[in-house]
Amino acid sequence: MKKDVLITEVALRDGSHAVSHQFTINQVETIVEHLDKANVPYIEVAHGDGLGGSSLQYGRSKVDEMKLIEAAVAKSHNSKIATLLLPGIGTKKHLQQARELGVHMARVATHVTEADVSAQHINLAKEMDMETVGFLMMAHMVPTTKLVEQAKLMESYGADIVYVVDSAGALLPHQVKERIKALKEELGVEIGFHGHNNLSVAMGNTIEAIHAGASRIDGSIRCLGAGAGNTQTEVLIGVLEKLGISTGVDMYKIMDVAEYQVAPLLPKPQEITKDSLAMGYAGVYSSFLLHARRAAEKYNVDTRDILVKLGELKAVGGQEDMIVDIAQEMAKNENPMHI
Ligand SMILES: C[C@H](O)CC(=O)C(=O)O
Ligand SMILES: [Mn+2]
Repeated sequence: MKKDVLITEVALRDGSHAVSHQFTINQVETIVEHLDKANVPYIEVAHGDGLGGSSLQYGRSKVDEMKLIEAAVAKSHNSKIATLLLPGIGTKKHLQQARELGVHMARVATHVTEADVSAQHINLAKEMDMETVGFLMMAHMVPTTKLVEQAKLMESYGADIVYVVDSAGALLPHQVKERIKALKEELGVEIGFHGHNNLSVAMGNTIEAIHAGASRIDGSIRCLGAGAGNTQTEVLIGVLEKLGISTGVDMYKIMDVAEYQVAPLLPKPQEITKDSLAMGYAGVYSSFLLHARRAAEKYNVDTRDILVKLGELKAVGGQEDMIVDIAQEMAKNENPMHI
Protein backbone atom coordinates (compact mmCIF):
# COMPACT_ATOMS: atom_id res chain seq x y z
CA MET A 1 0.00 0.00 0.00
CA LYS A 2 1.29 3.46 -0.92
CA LYS A 3 1.93 5.61 2.15
CA ASP A 4 2.16 9.39 1.85
CA VAL A 5 3.42 9.86 5.38
CA LEU A 6 5.31 7.48 7.65
CA ILE A 7 4.36 7.68 11.31
CA THR A 8 6.68 7.08 14.24
CA GLU A 9 4.87 6.34 17.49
CA VAL A 10 6.92 7.86 20.31
CA ALA A 11 4.88 7.08 23.45
CA LEU A 12 7.31 4.36 24.55
CA ARG A 13 10.15 6.91 24.51
CA ASP A 14 8.76 10.47 24.80
CA GLY A 15 5.99 9.13 27.07
CA SER A 16 8.64 7.76 29.37
CA HIS A 17 8.99 11.34 30.73
CA ALA A 18 5.27 11.39 31.60
CA VAL A 19 5.49 8.16 33.58
CA SER A 20 8.79 9.09 35.27
CA HIS A 21 10.56 6.37 33.24
CA GLN A 22 8.60 3.57 34.92
CA PHE A 23 7.59 1.49 31.87
CA THR A 24 7.58 -2.25 32.48
CA ILE A 25 8.36 -5.07 30.09
CA ASN A 26 4.75 -6.14 30.18
CA GLN A 27 3.50 -2.67 29.22
CA VAL A 28 5.97 -2.43 26.35
CA GLU A 29 5.09 -5.90 25.09
CA THR A 30 1.36 -5.23 25.17
CA ILE A 31 1.54 -1.82 23.53
CA VAL A 32 3.99 -2.90 20.83
CA GLU A 33 1.94 -6.01 20.06
CA HIS A 34 -1.16 -3.88 19.46
CA LEU A 35 0.60 -1.05 17.61
CA ASP A 36 2.13 -3.70 15.37
CA LYS A 37 -1.32 -5.11 14.61
CA ALA A 38 -2.51 -1.59 13.79
CA ASN A 39 0.34 -1.38 11.24
CA VAL A 40 2.24 1.53 12.78
CA PRO A 41 5.44 1.76 10.69
CA TYR A 42 7.89 2.77 13.45
CA ILE A 43 7.76 2.49 17.24
CA GLU A 44 10.37 4.33 19.28
CA VAL A 45 11.58 2.75 22.52
CA ALA A 46 14.11 4.14 25.03
CA HIS A 47 14.42 6.12 28.23
CA GLY A 48 12.74 9.53 27.72
CA ASP A 49 16.13 11.19 27.35
CA GLY A 50 17.28 8.50 24.96
CA LEU A 51 19.72 5.64 25.36
CA GLY A 52 21.76 5.95 28.54
CA GLY A 53 19.30 8.43 30.02
CA SER A 54 18.62 6.44 33.19
CA SER A 55 20.48 8.47 35.82
CA LEU A 56 20.01 10.70 38.84
CA GLN A 57 20.06 13.76 36.57
CA TYR A 58 17.32 12.60 34.19
CA GLY A 59 15.45 10.05 36.30
CA ARG A 60 16.14 6.38 36.78
CA SER A 61 14.30 3.82 34.65
CA LYS A 62 12.38 1.09 36.40
CA VAL A 63 13.56 -1.42 33.79
CA ASP A 64 16.79 -1.27 31.79
CA GLU A 65 15.88 0.21 28.40
CA MET A 66 17.77 -2.56 26.57
CA LYS A 67 15.34 -5.04 28.13
CA LEU A 68 12.43 -2.88 26.96
CA ILE A 69 13.94 -2.72 23.47
CA GLU A 70 14.43 -6.48 23.42
CA ALA A 71 10.79 -6.97 24.39
CA ALA A 72 9.64 -4.51 21.73
CA VAL A 73 11.66 -6.19 18.98
CA ALA A 74 10.27 -9.59 19.95
CA LYS A 75 6.68 -8.35 19.63
CA SER A 76 7.04 -6.43 16.36
CA HIS A 77 6.47 -8.08 13.02
CA ASN A 78 5.13 -5.28 10.81
CA SER A 79 6.49 -2.34 12.77
CA LYS A 80 10.16 -1.41 12.90
CA ILE A 81 11.70 -0.44 16.22
CA ALA A 82 13.40 2.94 16.48
CA THR A 83 15.42 4.42 19.27
CA LEU A 84 16.74 7.85 20.23
CA LEU A 85 20.21 8.87 21.29
CA LEU A 86 21.53 12.22 22.48
CA PRO A 87 25.33 12.33 22.04
CA GLY A 88 26.77 13.02 25.49
CA ILE A 89 24.03 11.01 27.19
CA GLY A 90 24.06 7.90 25.01
CA THR A 91 27.30 6.39 23.77
CA LYS A 92 28.33 4.51 20.64
CA LYS A 93 28.24 1.36 22.75
CA HIS A 94 24.56 1.94 23.56
CA LEU A 95 23.83 2.33 19.86
CA GLN A 96 25.72 -0.85 18.99
CA GLN A 97 23.85 -2.74 21.69
CA ALA A 98 20.51 -1.46 20.39
CA ARG A 99 21.45 -2.48 16.85
CA GLU A 100 22.43 -5.97 18.03
CA LEU A 101 19.01 -6.29 19.67
CA GLY A 102 17.36 -5.56 16.31
CA VAL A 103 16.66 -1.82 16.37
CA HIS A 104 16.14 -0.65 12.79
CA MET A 105 16.17 3.13 13.11
CA ALA A 106 18.56 5.42 15.00
CA ARG A 107 17.39 8.94 15.80
CA VAL A 108 20.34 11.10 16.78
CA ALA A 109 19.15 14.18 18.66
CA THR A 110 21.01 17.40 19.38
CA HIS A 111 20.12 20.89 20.46
CA VAL A 112 19.24 22.89 17.35
CA THR A 113 22.59 24.74 17.31
CA GLU A 114 24.75 21.69 18.01
CA ALA A 115 24.31 19.43 14.99
CA ASP A 116 28.09 19.03 14.79
CA VAL A 117 28.06 16.72 17.82
CA SER A 118 25.91 14.21 15.91
CA ALA A 119 28.52 13.34 13.26
CA GLN A 120 30.05 10.29 14.95
CA HIS A 121 26.75 8.72 15.95
CA ILE A 122 25.14 9.31 12.56
CA ASN A 123 28.22 7.78 10.92
CA LEU A 124 28.10 4.78 13.20
CA ALA A 125 24.39 4.24 12.62
CA LYS A 126 24.95 4.31 8.87
CA GLU A 127 27.90 1.93 9.16
CA MET A 128 25.59 -0.45 11.01
CA ASP A 129 23.10 -0.12 8.15
CA MET A 130 20.46 1.63 10.23
CA GLU A 131 17.90 4.05 8.90
CA THR A 132 19.20 7.27 10.43
CA VAL A 133 17.46 10.41 11.56
CA GLY A 134 18.98 13.74 12.57
CA PHE A 135 16.67 15.23 15.23
CA LEU A 136 17.07 18.99 15.77
CA MET A 137 15.54 19.80 19.16
CA MET A 138 14.18 23.14 20.42
CA ALA A 139 13.70 24.29 16.83
CA HIS A 140 11.79 27.39 17.97
CA MET A 141 14.98 28.91 19.41
CA VAL A 142 16.66 29.81 16.12
CA PRO A 143 15.71 31.55 12.90
CA THR A 144 15.02 29.35 9.88
CA THR A 145 18.38 30.15 8.25
CA LYS A 146 20.21 28.68 11.25
CA LEU A 147 17.96 25.63 11.26
CA VAL A 148 18.74 25.02 7.58
CA GLU A 149 22.47 25.35 8.24
CA GLN A 150 22.31 22.80 11.07
CA ALA A 151 20.09 20.42 9.10
CA LYS A 152 22.56 20.51 6.23
CA LEU A 153 25.29 19.40 8.62
CA MET A 154 23.23 16.36 9.63
CA GLU A 155 22.55 15.60 5.98
CA SER A 156 26.28 15.85 5.24
CA TYR A 157 27.02 13.27 8.00
CA GLY A 158 24.70 10.81 6.27
CA ALA A 159 21.28 11.28 7.92
CA ASP A 160 18.51 9.84 5.75
CA ILE A 161 15.91 12.09 7.34
CA VAL A 162 16.13 15.37 9.26
CA TYR A 163 13.45 16.33 11.79
CA VAL A 164 12.27 19.70 12.99
CA VAL A 165 11.60 19.08 16.67
CA ASP A 166 9.31 21.46 18.52
CA SER A 167 10.48 20.25 21.93
CA ALA A 168 8.79 23.08 23.80
CA GLY A 169 5.53 22.99 21.86
CA ALA A 170 6.21 26.68 21.25
CA LEU A 171 5.96 26.90 17.47
CA LEU A 172 2.85 28.17 15.73
CA PRO A 173 1.58 26.79 12.41
CA HIS A 174 3.03 29.54 10.19
CA GLN A 175 6.44 29.06 11.83
CA VAL A 176 6.36 25.32 11.23
CA LYS A 177 5.37 25.88 7.62
CA GLU A 178 8.27 28.28 7.06
CA ARG A 179 10.81 25.90 8.61
CA ILE A 180 9.69 22.75 6.82
CA LYS A 181 9.38 24.55 3.48
CA ALA A 182 12.93 25.91 3.77
CA LEU A 183 14.37 22.49 4.67
CA LYS A 184 12.47 20.86 1.85
CA GLU A 185 13.89 23.40 -0.60
CA GLU A 186 17.46 23.29 0.69
CA LEU A 187 17.99 19.60 1.53
CA GLY A 188 17.84 16.43 -0.52
CA VAL A 189 16.68 14.13 2.28
CA GLU A 190 13.25 13.47 3.74
CA ILE A 191 11.99 15.94 6.34
CA GLY A 192 10.16 15.06 9.53
CA PHE A 193 8.21 16.92 12.21
CA HIS A 194 7.88 16.17 15.94
CA GLY A 195 5.43 18.39 17.83
CA HIS A 196 4.35 18.93 21.42
CA ASN A 197 0.83 20.03 22.27
CA ASN A 198 1.56 22.58 25.01
CA LEU A 199 -0.23 25.36 23.09
CA SER A 200 -2.88 23.03 21.65
CA VAL A 201 -1.53 23.45 18.12
CA ALA A 202 0.40 20.19 17.63
CA MET A 203 -2.24 18.88 15.18
CA GLY A 204 -2.38 22.13 13.20
CA ASN A 205 1.42 22.29 13.18
CA THR A 206 1.63 18.72 11.92
CA ILE A 207 -0.82 19.36 9.10
CA GLU A 208 1.14 22.47 8.07
CA ALA A 209 4.34 20.41 8.17
CA ILE A 210 2.85 17.77 5.88
CA HIS A 211 1.50 20.34 3.46
CA ALA A 212 4.93 21.98 3.41
CA GLY A 213 6.56 18.67 2.47
CA ALA A 214 7.25 16.67 5.65
CA SER A 215 6.85 12.95 5.01
CA ARG A 216 7.88 11.64 8.45
CA ILE A 217 5.67 12.49 11.39
CA ASP A 218 5.81 11.66 15.10
CA GLY A 219 2.79 11.14 17.28
CA SER A 220 2.12 9.85 20.75
CA ILE A 221 -0.89 7.72 21.35
CA ARG A 222 -3.33 9.25 23.85
CA CYS A 223 -0.82 12.18 23.97
CA LEU A 224 1.56 10.05 26.04
CA GLY A 225 4.58 12.30 25.71
CA ALA A 226 6.44 14.98 27.69
CA GLY A 227 4.61 18.18 28.63
CA ALA A 228 1.07 18.02 27.24
CA GLY A 229 2.23 15.19 24.99
CA ASN A 230 2.73 15.12 21.25
CA THR A 231 0.42 15.19 18.27
CA GLN A 232 -2.14 12.56 19.31
CA THR A 233 -1.47 9.60 17.02
CA GLU A 234 -4.93 8.06 16.77
CA VAL A 235 -6.49 11.47 16.12
CA LEU A 236 -3.83 12.22 13.52
CA ILE A 237 -4.65 9.00 11.67
CA GLY A 238 -8.31 10.06 11.50
CA VAL A 239 -7.47 13.60 10.39
CA LEU A 240 -5.07 12.39 7.69
CA GLU A 241 -7.62 9.91 6.37
CA LYS A 242 -10.11 12.76 6.03
CA LEU A 243 -7.45 14.76 4.16
CA GLY A 244 -6.81 11.84 1.80
CA ILE A 245 -3.27 11.37 3.11
CA SER A 246 -2.45 7.69 3.57
CA THR A 247 -0.42 6.32 6.48
CA GLY A 248 -1.20 2.61 6.27
CA VAL A 249 -2.29 2.65 9.93
CA ASP A 250 -5.61 0.95 10.77
CA MET A 251 -7.79 3.63 12.35
CA TYR A 252 -10.06 1.45 14.49
CA LYS A 253 -7.15 -0.62 15.72
CA ILE A 254 -5.09 2.42 16.74
CA MET A 255 -8.15 3.90 18.48
CA ASP A 256 -8.48 0.66 20.43
CA VAL A 257 -4.81 0.66 21.50
CA ALA A 258 -5.30 4.20 22.83
CA GLU A 259 -8.47 3.30 24.70
CA TYR A 260 -7.71 -0.14 26.05
CA GLN A 261 -3.94 -0.41 26.36
CA VAL A 262 -2.59 3.12 26.84
CA ALA A 263 -5.30 5.04 28.74
CA PRO A 264 -5.34 2.57 31.67
CA LEU A 265 -1.62 2.98 32.32
CA LEU A 266 -1.58 6.79 32.44
CA PRO A 267 -0.96 8.19 35.92
CA LYS A 268 -3.60 10.77 34.95
CA PRO A 269 -5.10 11.80 31.61
CA GLN A 270 -2.71 13.85 29.49
CA GLU A 271 -4.11 17.36 29.24
CA ILE A 272 -2.94 20.92 28.79
CA THR A 273 -2.50 22.11 32.34
CA LYS A 274 -1.43 25.59 33.44
CA ASP A 275 2.12 24.23 33.67
CA SER A 276 2.33 22.69 30.21
CA LEU A 277 0.68 25.82 28.79
CA ALA A 278 3.37 27.91 30.52
CA MET A 279 6.02 25.72 28.86
CA GLY A 280 4.67 26.33 25.38
CA TYR A 281 4.25 30.03 26.14
CA ALA A 282 7.75 30.45 27.56
CA GLY A 283 9.45 28.06 25.12
CA VAL A 284 10.66 25.51 27.66
CA TYR A 285 11.83 21.96 26.92
CA SER A 286 8.82 19.69 27.59
CA SER A 287 10.99 17.12 29.36
CA PHE A 288 11.48 19.63 32.20
CA LEU A 289 7.84 19.45 33.31
CA LEU A 290 7.98 16.86 36.07
CA HIS A 291 11.40 18.09 37.27
CA ALA A 292 9.95 21.61 37.64
CA ARG A 293 6.84 20.33 39.42
CA ARG A 294 8.92 18.38 41.94
CA ALA A 295 11.17 21.38 42.62
CA ALA A 296 8.16 23.70 42.98
CA GLU A 297 6.59 21.37 45.51
CA LYS A 298 9.82 20.98 47.47
CA TYR A 299 10.53 24.72 47.68
CA ASN A 300 6.91 25.83 47.79
CA VAL A 301 7.02 28.05 44.71
CA ASP A 302 4.83 28.23 41.59
CA THR A 303 5.88 25.79 38.84
CA ARG A 304 5.03 28.43 36.24
CA ASP A 305 7.51 30.88 37.75
CA ILE A 306 10.26 28.28 37.44
CA LEU A 307 9.28 27.52 33.85
CA VAL A 308 9.10 31.16 32.81
CA LYS A 309 12.54 31.75 34.36
CA LEU A 310 13.92 28.71 32.48
CA GLY A 311 12.51 30.21 29.29
CA GLU A 312 14.15 33.58 30.02
CA LEU A 313 17.46 31.88 30.67
CA LYS A 314 17.08 29.87 27.46
CA ALA A 315 17.75 26.64 29.33
CA VAL A 316 18.19 23.57 27.14
CA GLY A 317 18.17 19.81 27.68
CA GLY A 318 20.99 18.70 29.96
CA GLN A 319 20.52 21.71 32.25
CA GLU A 320 18.04 19.95 34.55
CA ASP A 321 20.15 20.96 37.58
CA MET A 322 19.23 24.61 36.91
CA ILE A 323 15.63 23.79 37.83
CA VAL A 324 16.42 23.13 41.48
CA ASP A 325 18.79 26.14 41.62
CA ILE A 326 16.03 28.41 40.30
CA ALA A 327 13.44 27.04 42.74
CA GLN A 328 15.85 27.43 45.66
CA GLU A 329 16.66 31.00 44.66
CA MET A 330 12.96 31.87 44.34
CA ALA A 331 12.18 30.37 47.73
CA LYS A 332 15.02 32.38 49.29
CA ASN A 333 13.81 35.62 47.73
CA GLU A 334 10.24 35.02 48.82
CA ASN A 335 11.31 34.05 52.31
CA PRO A 336 14.87 35.20 53.12
CA MET A 337 14.99 32.83 56.14
CA HIS A 338 14.45 29.80 53.86
CA ILE A 339 17.57 27.69 53.41
C1 LIG B 1 15.12 14.08 24.77
C2 LIG B 1 13.87 14.79 24.32
O1 LIG B 1 12.80 14.38 25.09
C3 LIG B 1 13.67 14.57 22.83
C4 LIG B 1 12.34 15.05 22.38
O2 LIG B 1 11.41 14.28 22.21
C5 LIG B 1 12.11 16.48 22.19
O3 LIG B 1 13.07 17.27 22.23
O4 LIG B 1 10.94 16.85 22.00
MN1 LIG C 1 9.47 15.21 22.33
